[in-house]
Amino acid sequence: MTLLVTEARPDPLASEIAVEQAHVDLVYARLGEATRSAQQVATAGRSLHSSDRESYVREEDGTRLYERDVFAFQSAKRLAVLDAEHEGLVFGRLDRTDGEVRYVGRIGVRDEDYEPLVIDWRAPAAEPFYRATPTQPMQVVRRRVLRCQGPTVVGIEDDLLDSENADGGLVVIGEGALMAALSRARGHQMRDIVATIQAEQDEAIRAPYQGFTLISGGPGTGKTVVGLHRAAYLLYSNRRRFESGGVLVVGPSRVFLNYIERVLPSLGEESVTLRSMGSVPSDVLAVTGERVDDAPTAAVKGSLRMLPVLKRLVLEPLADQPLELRVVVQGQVLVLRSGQLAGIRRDVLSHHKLNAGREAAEKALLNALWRSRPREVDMERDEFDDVVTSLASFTTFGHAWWPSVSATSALRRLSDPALAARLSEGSLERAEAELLSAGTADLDRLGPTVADAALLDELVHLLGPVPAPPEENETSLFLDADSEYAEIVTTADRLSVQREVDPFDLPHRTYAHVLIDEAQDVTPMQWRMLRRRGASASWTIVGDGAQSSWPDAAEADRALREIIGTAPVRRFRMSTNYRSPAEVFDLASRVVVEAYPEADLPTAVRSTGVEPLLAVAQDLRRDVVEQVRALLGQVDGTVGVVCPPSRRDTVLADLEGAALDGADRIAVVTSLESKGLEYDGVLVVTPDDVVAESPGGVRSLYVSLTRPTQRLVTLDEGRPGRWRPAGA
Ligand SMILES: Nc1ncnc2c1ncn2[C@@H]1O[C@H](COP(=O)(O)OP(=O)(O)OP(=O)(O)O)[C@@H](O)[C@H]1O
Repeated sequence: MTLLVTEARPDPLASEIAVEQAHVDLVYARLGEATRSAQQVATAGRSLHSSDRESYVREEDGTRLYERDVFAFQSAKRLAVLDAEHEGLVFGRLDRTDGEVRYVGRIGVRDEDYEPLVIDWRAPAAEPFYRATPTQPMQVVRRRVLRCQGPTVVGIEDDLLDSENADGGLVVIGEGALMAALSRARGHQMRDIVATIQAEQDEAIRAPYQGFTLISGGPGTGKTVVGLHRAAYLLYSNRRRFESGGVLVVGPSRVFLNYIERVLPSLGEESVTLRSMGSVPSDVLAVTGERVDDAPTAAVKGSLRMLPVLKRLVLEPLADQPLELRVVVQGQVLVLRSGQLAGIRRDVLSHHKLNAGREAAEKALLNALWRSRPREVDMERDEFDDVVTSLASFTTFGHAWWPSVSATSALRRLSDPALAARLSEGSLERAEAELLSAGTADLDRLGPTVADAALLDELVHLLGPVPAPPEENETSLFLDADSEYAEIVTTADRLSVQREVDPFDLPHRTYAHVLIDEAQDVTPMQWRMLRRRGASASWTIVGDGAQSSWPDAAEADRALREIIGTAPVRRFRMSTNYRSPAEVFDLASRVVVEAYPEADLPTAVRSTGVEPLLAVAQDLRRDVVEQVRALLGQVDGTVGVVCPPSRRDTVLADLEGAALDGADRIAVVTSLESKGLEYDGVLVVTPDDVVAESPGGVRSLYVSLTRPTQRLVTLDEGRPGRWRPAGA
């Protein structure tokens, strides 16, 4: 760290830290008081409520108690999270030209006179902390970032923004907080960037919520982290709307969610729903999709051309359906033959979803039987209906002919190659239909894939929710001595069970805001699934086309445009790569532009002076271990080993077998799994195979090459790989 001292003092850093520590102590003391008073109020409230009628608390008094102290409760809760994370509550200070000093923190805290001790980073008054620049200082003379461990100030980084208006005694310390933050070693989870958000990022974070906000930019430009800070900002600025309506954040995989899951809690927000793409339909399905299909199968399953196939699948009668209905009324045999039954089925399904159509189907059967009755049947229509519906032959037929069908059992039918081929006619090529049936064969044994999840969601939509068995509806709302429920079940819980079987109810959970990360990989079928969760939501969509794994970019674009429709759209482009050093990014960008000239290439903000090592292995398995060992010695943080899918398990086993020092810093992933993640050191194993085995080809290799924050090593087998750009 260099010290630029504008006025001689014995130890400027120590004395500045002491000044800041005094303020931080004041904030924590105030929060401590608030927490204690909140606890007292809670205890008092509880004892009043539980005492006799004389000291009964009127409801409005209770409400006032609640409102007054909700701040304290919330602050205490957030403080507990921050303590656990060892993150500083206060991280910034602005010295303004008018002499005012503002502190910026993860939450806002006021003193007893309601004067702000710290302002929330999302408040308008904190905006200059992120937006002020030397050319547009926004009345800020000095921006200071405080580095804290819990309540202790351990470092200071300053930016002098307006030297002309700086008071002679102003001390300016450090090289700037951003570089300090970027060169810190990475752990296995993403950290928030609240202290060092850059101006172009801040604009996207604070953009209005309405319509669609599209955030694009190359690798490492902060798209993910900006999206997450935006979610926190929206909750702050429109809490009522978004806390009650819900915010859904969707990322590509569970690994990715584990990586980002700490960011929102560290910003004090815990009410956001995080879902991997395969678990989006967990509101309507008991299973989630975690496996991935091979690239060609994933491409078929993700295409919009699956839609007609699924529609036909839903209309397709079950293989073991009864072929005719035969009932005896007043000694007369009444028969409906397969042609008539098929007509009734088509007619009912044109007005009802299959799982909601049983009643209508029975009515239609009764109508058809009534019309077909011989003259000898002598009864009124009501009596006729009563007689027929009480016949075992009629009810048994109903169960067999119109059973409820679950989405999974419907999709499973496509594993029959003949059926898949027939239903795909005119929509898929023959080879694609074969991939589809082979790709659904393991549904029962291994569970659905990520791509299956969107197909299952579509099927839930087409079939309607499966009604619960009737017994469940008839159980009493109230617990009795024989109740099988061991826990307390509230009336609301029981009513919600009833709600689930309402065939007219929309089964999907919807949200007020939907944030999609790595949007370039969202398939058209997945866009349909996502749209069901945000039919009247505002959206933030984050992605980079050059990192896409989806082969048909035009089809995915059309699907997205369809979702946007005529809604307002605002676009932000992130232009700086904060992750990879210039040396690494230069190589990666040369690789991508050869195949994808329109790639949006950001400018790397850092340089380490260390060129990537492009190695050739004679003994690949041994050399992988040796290169990882070397990287563990060269970087302090994580080491990512990015493999083609076919080599992943061997590499993992070899590294486990080697039991290297620092093994807990290693992660072995496929290029698809490495989406959105980063490691201090990265080894890309056999890049040519990464290209060959990944749906995105060279674009997937580009993703792999842009994961390092410090060092990149590639390992070809036998001879230099074809992937290398000219001159590398
Ligand atoms: N303003 C900032 N201050 C400090 N670190 C930052 C800032 N912006 C981004 N970073 C860091 O840069 C890295 C890349 O950010 P992020 O993963 O959000 O980028 P991305 O654009 O989503 O990348 P990719 O497209 O490759 O997934 C992260 O470590 C993030 O914390």
